[in-house]
Amino acid sequence: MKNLPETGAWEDPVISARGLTRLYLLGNTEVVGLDGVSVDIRRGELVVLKGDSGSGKSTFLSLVAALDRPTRGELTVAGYRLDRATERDLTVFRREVTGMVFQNFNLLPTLTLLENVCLPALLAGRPEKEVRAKAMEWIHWMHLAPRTDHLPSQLSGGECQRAAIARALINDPAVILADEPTGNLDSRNGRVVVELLATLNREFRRTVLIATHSTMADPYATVQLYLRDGRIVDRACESASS
Ligand SMILES: Nc1ncnc2c1ncn2[C@@H]1O[C@H](COP(=O)(O)OP(=O)(O)OP(=O)(O)O)[C@@H](O)[C@H]1O
Repeated sequence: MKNLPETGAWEDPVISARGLTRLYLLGNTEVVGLDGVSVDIRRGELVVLKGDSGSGKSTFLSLVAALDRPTRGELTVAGYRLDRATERDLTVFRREVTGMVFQNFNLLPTLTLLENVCLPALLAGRPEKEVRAKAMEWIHWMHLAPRTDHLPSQLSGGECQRAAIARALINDPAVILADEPTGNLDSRNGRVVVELLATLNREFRRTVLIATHSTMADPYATVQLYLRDGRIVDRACESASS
């Protein structure tokens, strides 16, 4: 397992947004997803995104993950200018820079836990032997070794989410994006998942962004961003992070 840092000072923003806007067209109606967000997020932060349903948390994560494109504004993540990037650059970016964790785990049902974890690295063309060895390291780290050959249907929700985090880590991303990662878990498993993300932040120096309605991640947050109607309306920082 690789301990970041990569290039760049820790003080540099790994995510920098200026006037970041995403509008959706529903028929003739324009729906505001994100409304001119400007924010800098430094390397090594654990950012908790808060806000009511529809406030723009998932929209922001999707833009940072390059799963979606902004309508206007600037967005730079780990040196990639995403609002201007070519599709080719975005493919590399998605593979190399971010790892995404979803509320519904998004594991492929016909693949085993190990195969699910390996998949993004195999799709990136990495050698199978090396990928399997790395996947097994993360699987051990997540205490999932006895479940390696199980299908997602044979795993508990907590095990599925830990497998999904291992999959998000397989390409060594600098930024981990988690969209309501505890939403389908009971409080005990939710806490385990949040503690894993916090450990990845602290010990492995990954920048972590968590969008959530839960307060479980609050004790680990170095920054809390509050969104309303597609805008950041408040920001709280832990002095311990600086
Ligand atoms: N594909 C889409 N088409 C149209 N409108 C969308 C689309 N995706 C999001 N929106 C709208 O953009 C706004 C922000 O949605 P977003 O999903 O980012 O909110 P959220 O804060 O993540 O909400 P939740 O907490 O419920 O997940 C909402 O008004 C939503 O209805």
